[in-house]
Amino acid sequence: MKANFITKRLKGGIYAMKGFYLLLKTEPSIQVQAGISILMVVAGSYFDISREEWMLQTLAIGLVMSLEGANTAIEEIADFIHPEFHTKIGLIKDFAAGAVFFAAVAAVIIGILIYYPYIVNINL
Ligand SMILES: Nc1ncnc2c1ncn2[C@@H]1O[C@H](COP(=O)(O)OP(=O)(O)OP(=O)(O)O)[C@@H](O)[C@H]1O
Repeated sequence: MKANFITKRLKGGIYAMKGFYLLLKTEPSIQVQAGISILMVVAGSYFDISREEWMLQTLAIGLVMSLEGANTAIEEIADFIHPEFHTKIGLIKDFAAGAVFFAAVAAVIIGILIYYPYIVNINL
């Protein structure tokens, strides 16, 4: 019983890793977000941002990437259950994309709050 529980959780982890790999390999929107995330990590190292700033930046990256992944999954479901044009499918996809946009706006604000003081200091 206990071994069965652990095996199931381990399998779940493997499927999640597979999804993570497939998203990065096949989805242009995820690849773009991953590229931006790498640039942010480079910027963080360059400006030597604080521990708290790393935490916020990591949280923002994780939030945007995970919502982008969920948005991709919703688009796939929508296309699978109704491949033809339908206003409801359009609305569902727009809602899912809107959810990513909320997180992206928050991430941009966090980015400005973190990097603005460093960039201003460079120019002084
Ligand atoms: N089946 C559909 N019916 C109605 N509107 C749709 C449909 N598919 C897409 N749309 C509209 O187009 C927008 C973009 O759709 P979607 O995110 O699926 O991108 P795409 O144009 O299919 O390209 P990609 O698959 O590369 O993301 C949606 O937010 C929605 O407004």
